[in-house]
This record gives sequence, structure tokens and C-alpha cells, in this order.
Amino acid sequence: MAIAFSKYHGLGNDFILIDNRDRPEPYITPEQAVRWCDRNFGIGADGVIFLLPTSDPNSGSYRMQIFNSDGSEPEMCGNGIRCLAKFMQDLGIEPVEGKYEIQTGAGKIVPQLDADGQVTVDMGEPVLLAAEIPTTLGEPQSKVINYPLEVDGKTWAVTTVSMGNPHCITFVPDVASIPLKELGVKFEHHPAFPKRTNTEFIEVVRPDYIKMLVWERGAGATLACGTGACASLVAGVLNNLCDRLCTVNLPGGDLRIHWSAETNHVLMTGPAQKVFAGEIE
Ligand SMILES: N[C@@H](CCC[C@H](N)C(=O)O)C(=O)O
Repeated sequence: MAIAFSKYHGLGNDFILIDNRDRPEPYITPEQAVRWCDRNFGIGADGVIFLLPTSDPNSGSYRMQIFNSDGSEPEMCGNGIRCLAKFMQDLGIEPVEGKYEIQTGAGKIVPQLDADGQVTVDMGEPVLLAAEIPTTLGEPQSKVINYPLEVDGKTWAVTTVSMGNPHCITFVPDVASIPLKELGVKFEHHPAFPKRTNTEFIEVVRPDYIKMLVWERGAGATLACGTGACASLVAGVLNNLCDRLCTVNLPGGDLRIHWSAETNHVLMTGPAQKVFAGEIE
């Protein structure tokens, strides 16, 4: 059977999008997703994203499901949901007052199509308690801020934040000096993270401008990570290093992140672009 797909990216974090509105289960298995994501033998992507019918209209009009390039299933994807919003627009799905309400593994997430072509996403509230990240660092009902973690023979001061998916953030003097591939995999599989973790290395250039390198759970080094940028800004505020409105510079470009003091919600603004479409057996 030939399956139609579209390829999109958000700052080089790239995804295969499938219009899966006619059935509640994804068209392809996690094993097929691994093959499709392969950059030599497949289409090539950091993940596959499905636009599905909602299973709970109170949580959104449509549902987003994701497979990472290793076939694992994350709860949420920030760059991915901006791509999904553009995909929905390209499919002719009308937003309500410019917004879509999407059911995700992190609850209802609301992307909005901006007049300048960017997408602003209400990413909801960050989750800070250790048991809910989840991490075994610290006390289960406490926040993990600037906490020592032994990785690769070195002690890192880490802060953990969930944006639906787990993130471990560490502030470093210079991101250019980080051997991402060697370290990232060790953080990802550290026993302190029972569901593995995404890891962000952050250099604070100014309180309103930070540089980020990311190692994603299930995808490795990527050019950008939306949930990671949100989690890093939250960690920066918790460590008194960042303003609540901040530009996060990633290898693929910039995201604007705002952690609202009024609503406690995190807002993310950035681009999403279609690259090509096709059919695959
Ligand atoms: N690239 C994404 C995050 C995708 C999921 C992540 N790899 C995980 O397993 O949690 C983003 O832009 O947020």
C-alpha cells in the first residue's frame, strides 16, 4: 500500500507528517517509522507525526501522535506541533480564531498561526516535581534545581523540567566545548531518569539570549528542540539566570520563549516549513 506523506521542518528539526484522520491508530508501526526516518535508506527525519481524530473532544479537535527516529513514542514535540499546525493549514483545516486545539500526551496544546507566517504555541505549564518528570534525583515531591549529577566522571549541576516530556538542563560556560555525542547518550540513559531524558547544554550569553545544544531522547543530536527550548528557559528562570522572555539560539536558528508570570504557561514562537511531499510503499 502506498502511503502519502509530507516532510516539514522547524529550524531543521525535521518530521514526516501523515494525514491519519480516517483512523484512530497510526498508519505505520514504530518499526516502519525507524526505517522511514533513516537518512540513508529511508525518507530521513527526526520523527514521524500523525494527525489523528481526537479521542477526547475536551482535549482538542484533533490528536497528535509521534514516533521518534528510534521508534519510541514521546508525549510531546514542540517543533513538531508547529509543523503539524502548518500541515493542517495546508490540508485546508480551518483554525478557530487562528488557533488549533490539539490533544497530545502532554494534554491540550494550542498552536496559533501568526500573521508573519510563524507559529506561536501555548505549551501549557511546566512540570517541576521530581516524581512527575520523572527523575530519582532529589525528593520525589520537590523541584530539582542546580542538583549534582555524576556523568562521564564529572559532576554536572542539573535542573530537571518536564514539558510533557522529560528534560535535564545544565548550564555551561561555552556550548562549543561540549562533546555532545559522547555526553548526550550518557545523560539519556542515566539511571536517574527512568523514562530516559532529553538533555540541554545551555550557555547564558545574556539574560534574554541563551545558546542551546540538545541531545534528544530517541533521536540523538538534533538541530533544534522546541520542548527543550521551553524547558531550558524555565530552568534559566529557576536558577535566576534568565528573563522570562528570552531568545533561545539553537544550531538550526532562534526560538522566542516566554514563561508567563500571570498564567504560568510557556509560549513558544518559531517557524515551520514544508520541504516536500511524496508517497512511500
Ligand atoms: N524535537 C522535539 C522533541 C521530540 C521528542 C523527544 N525526542 C522526546 O523523546 O521527548 C521538540 O521539538 O520538542
